[in-house]
Amino acid sequence: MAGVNVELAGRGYEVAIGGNLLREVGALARPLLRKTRVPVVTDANVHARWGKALGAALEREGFEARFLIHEPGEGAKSWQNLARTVEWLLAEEVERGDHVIAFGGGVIGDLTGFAAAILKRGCGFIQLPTTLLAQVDSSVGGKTAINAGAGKNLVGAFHQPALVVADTEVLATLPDREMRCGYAEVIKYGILGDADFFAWCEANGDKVIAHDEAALTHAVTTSVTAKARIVAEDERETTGARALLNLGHTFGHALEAETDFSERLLHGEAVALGMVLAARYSARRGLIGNLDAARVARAIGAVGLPTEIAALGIECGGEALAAHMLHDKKMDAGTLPFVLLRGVGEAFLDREVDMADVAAFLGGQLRSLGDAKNSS
Ligand SMILES: NC(=O)c1ccc[n+]([C@@H]2O[C@H](COP(=O)([O-])OP(=O)(O)OC[C@H]3O[C@@H](n4cnc5c(N)ncnc54)[C@H](O)[C@@H]3O)[C@@H](O)[C@H]2O)c1
Ligand SMILES: O=C(O)C(=O)C[C@@H](O)[C@H](O)[C@H](O)COP(=O)(O)O
Ligand SMILES: [Zn+2]
Repeated sequence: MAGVNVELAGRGYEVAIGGNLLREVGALARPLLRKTRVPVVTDANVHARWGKALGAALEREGFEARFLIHEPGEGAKSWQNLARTVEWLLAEEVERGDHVIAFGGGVIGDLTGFAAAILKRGCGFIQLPTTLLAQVDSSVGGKTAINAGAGKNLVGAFHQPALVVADTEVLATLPDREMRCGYAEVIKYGILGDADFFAWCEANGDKVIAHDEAALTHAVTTSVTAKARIVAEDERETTGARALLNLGHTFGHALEAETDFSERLLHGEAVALGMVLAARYSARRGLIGNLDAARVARAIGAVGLPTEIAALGIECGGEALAAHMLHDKKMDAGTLPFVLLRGVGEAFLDREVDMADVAAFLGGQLRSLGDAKNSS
């Protein structure tokens, strides 16, 4: 088992990473669990595949799992499900000092974490991430949220988990499409701040998606280490350091909104497209060369992630996509900072981006199956 610590004064926690950790959850979580009954929020897919295993793991240590099961998918990050979760936690008589378990992907983690943040003004929670995306990104760092009519993650709170247990064996039942989505957030750490890790991803991306144990463990551990360092430096995204984790997300969230947060485009796919767009837009601005932008697109496309928004079949133009972005949480006094690249492995926050130029760029990308040539 590998362990990464998220260093936050008085609220630091461990991310345990390894195979077969699910069966040790009762023992790992024991110091946090004060009552026999343990509330577990999950979705129907995770419950069907791994619910019994978690129930048995808790039972072995004398605990009883109590499950709340949501419908799978992004639609679960809703006001309705937030209310359902909070009312259920109240009915379960959860107190501030108790810990709720979020057992699932990023959707369940974000929803449950937000419910825990507001229940009685805040109770504890534990993340048991079951997707690659959740293990490398969403379970760490304490961003919790639901979606609102105006867009993605617009209602939420920073609320750190007390423990994260990432069992890489649980990924065995994850569909390939979801493995690729998680890989988008893995390669993100390379593109934004670690050129060596990006090169490792270029050589090993297919192994990660094929569940090669060594490659998967390296990908998860490197990603969590990078995220833990950034979160410790800028927990609430105030200095600009954490904003770099948003690479590809301003474009990506707009694409998710335009496709109605549906199965047509999953979060990881939107982020993959968003990172290609961020690289091409950086090339258009002369910050990186076309060859670097093409290298980013090639590495993302090599594992079967999408790289061309023209292929999505969305009807809107560049202005409509740019309009979604005005809801971005990074908006500041009328300007929207963008995470752009000075090099592969060197992201920065550009506060001088002209939205009309972004809209024109997106219009071009929507019209043609692009390559680096379309960036200018
Ligand atoms: N809080 C953060 O820092 C952060 C970071 C990245 C993404 N996110 C959010 O995370 C969400 C995406 O998370 P996701 O990609 O994990 O999607 P998800 O939670 O929807 O899970 C993807 C699918 O896989 C299924 N599944 C989960 N684990 C499984 C398993 N082990 N075996 C078989 N099926 C399984 C789920 O039921 C679902 O159908 C988005 O809402 C995104 O905004 C949050
Ligand atoms: O942890 C962060 O910070 C991130 O930005 C991670 C992202 O991968 C994640 O999708 C996050 O939820 C996006 O944040 P938001 O603030 O743009 O909603
Ligand atoms: Zn993300």
